[in-house]
Amino acid sequence: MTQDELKQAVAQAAADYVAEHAPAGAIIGVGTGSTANFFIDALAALKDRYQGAVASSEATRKRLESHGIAVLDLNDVDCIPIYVDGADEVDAGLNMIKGGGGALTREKIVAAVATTFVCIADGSKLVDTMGKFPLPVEVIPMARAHVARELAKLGGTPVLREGFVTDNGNLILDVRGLAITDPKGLEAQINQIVGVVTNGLFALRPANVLLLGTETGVRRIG
Ligand SMILES: O=C[C@H](O)[C@H](O)[C@H](O)COP(=O)(O)O
Repeated sequence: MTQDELKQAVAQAAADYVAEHAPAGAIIGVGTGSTANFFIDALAALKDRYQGAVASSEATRKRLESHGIAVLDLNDVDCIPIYVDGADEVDAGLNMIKGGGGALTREKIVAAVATTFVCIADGSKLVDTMGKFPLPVEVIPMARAHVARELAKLGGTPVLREGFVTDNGNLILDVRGLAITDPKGLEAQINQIVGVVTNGLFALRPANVLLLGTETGVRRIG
């Protein structure tokens, strides 16, 4: 199977999960990226059953609207039973690195409101220890150099994502070389640096369910 076929399979499995677990009239949280895009396409078949969706990026909002799915402002929403999103890396504890597409902050906000986070990923994303994928850190522009120096003190090598501005008008530093032995501790530590909006570690709020696309079918963990 191609990687896209694996992504499509987990996206459909996530739509089936939503159909089974989210009550009619609910609002569904929707992530960002190529795997989430396949989920949006699968969710379109269920759109009459739900009130609408909350989007974790402008790209996702546009794709949802192109399918005629209503997109709500998170500030008008009390409860999101299920949030479905991809990941750049995920470990057996369902901790993740996210933000390869730069949407980490809005993703973290929607995930914070959601009751259940369903991570969808092809098998290549499951790792023993996270950190091969450079950790994205969203930074207020005027703090870029300060944050880069602080990240270097933690053992990382930050590189500015050239020509990229987040949906929030900020910059991304992609950080290689961090030892992620304590994902929760490192997530909190990086978020303490003045000028950091958030970082792409999702360990303080990990996924609840992982749907992993493999050659032998979709494997569910959690
Ligand atoms: O900012 C982007 C998101 O965190 C994505 O969920 C992540 O990068 C995975 O994307 P993809 O499904 O395209 O591999």
